[in-house]
Amino acid sequence: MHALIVEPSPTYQRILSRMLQSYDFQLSFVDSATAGFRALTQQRFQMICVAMYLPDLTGIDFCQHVRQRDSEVPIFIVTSETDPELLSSALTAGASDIIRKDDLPRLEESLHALIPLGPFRYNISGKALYLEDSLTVAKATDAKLKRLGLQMDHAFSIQQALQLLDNHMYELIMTDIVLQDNETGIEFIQQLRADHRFAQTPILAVTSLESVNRRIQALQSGANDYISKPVLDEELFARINNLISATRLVEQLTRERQRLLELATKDHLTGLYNRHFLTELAKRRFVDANRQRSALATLVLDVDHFKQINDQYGHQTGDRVLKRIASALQAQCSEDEYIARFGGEEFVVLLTGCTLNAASEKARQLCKTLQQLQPEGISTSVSIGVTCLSATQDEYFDEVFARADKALYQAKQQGRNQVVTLAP
Ligand SMILES: Nc1nc2c(ncn2[C@@H]2O[C@H](COP(=O)(O)OP(=O)(O)OP(=O)(O)O)[C@@H](O)[C@H]2O)c(=O)[nH]1
Repeated sequence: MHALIVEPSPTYQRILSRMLQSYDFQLSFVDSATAGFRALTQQRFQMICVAMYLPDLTGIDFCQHVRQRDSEVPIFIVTSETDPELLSSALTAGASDIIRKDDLPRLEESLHALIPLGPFRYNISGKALYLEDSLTVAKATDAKLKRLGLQMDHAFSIQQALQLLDNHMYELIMTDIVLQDNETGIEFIQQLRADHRFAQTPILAVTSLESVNRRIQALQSGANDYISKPVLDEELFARINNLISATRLVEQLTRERQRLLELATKDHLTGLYNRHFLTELAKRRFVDANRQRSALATLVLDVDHFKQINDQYGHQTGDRVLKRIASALQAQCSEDEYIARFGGEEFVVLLTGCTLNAASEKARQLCKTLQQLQPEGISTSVSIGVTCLSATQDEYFDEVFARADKALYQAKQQGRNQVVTLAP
């Protein structure tokens, strides 16, 4: 794209040049209206900036002359002038906007609003896949998408499209509906939507204007939007921009939700579940286990003499020891064995469907593993209290936890580095 700067001041020429360099403009500088008119006869410009006072004409006159030949090109008058009457006559003469010299960043805002195309208007990048059996249409679309900031891969058939999808990430999938060899875009959309990898990828169906049924079918099959042929550039760009922006927003919200969920359920130091999460989960598991009379065991595990580790090696080393113990615990437990850091150097493991004997055995293994661990080269051990839900009467987490805690206390009393099991 080309921009013409009609500005007699070399200083402002430099300022504007710096401002516009991040845009995809080739800049031409002239210092008079006459030179500006000459440039306009030699080259088509997509944007003009003109100063209010030129050696030969005013910016307003310049604007008026240009408008006689070109009603489209955005013209910005860049001036320190504040006289409202003069500014208003500049707009009447056809200026798209007036940019005060002490508020030049406004030029960027105006550019975003006025220039119909370009990466600064649509903040899009990445790749699109287009399933289209006509090479001519595909090539024309490729050129359009490039202007929008998207690279396009082209597939002639569903099979070819699926192969590309196996090997590349796409921000957008476009498909023609009527394809060669009795294939249809509808089938392609259905296949995409049946594959969880493409569940969130926006799909734009390209249909012929008259085929209302096909458009409906495309949407029902999972296309997010459609565009009718002959495709209007601005409509295509706006639809693609909407699809990609909406998808990015959903992705952003999903990430944010995940982050909030982590914050609410995980212990920040170890990444294990936190006390609140495990307590809430345990409440539900105990209700279920009572109802089904199924086994449910609880382990309470405490690092021995942890205060000494802190005192001797410092709090930060203490933290690393806790992290190391936490990851060793995680490595020893399956996904449905829930481990939480209950506070300080105390951990709780909830073992659903686990009998007292099995839980004791598990605790002994953990005790042994953690004794051998030597986190940060420091000899550590743990004491573990074990109990389980009564097989004959309803019990709730608080009661069972208190019994496991009592068992832990006994383990500490009996010399630490051991497991004590208390039956209900
Ligand atoms: N580094 C570190 N230390 C912690 C953290 N939370 C609690 N502690 C420390 O853990 C220590 C627990 O000490 P105590 O409750 O006296 O227990 P202990 O020294 O492990 O002794 P026993 O449990 O009787 O074997 C205290 O010094 C706490 O400051 C933490 O997040 N990081």
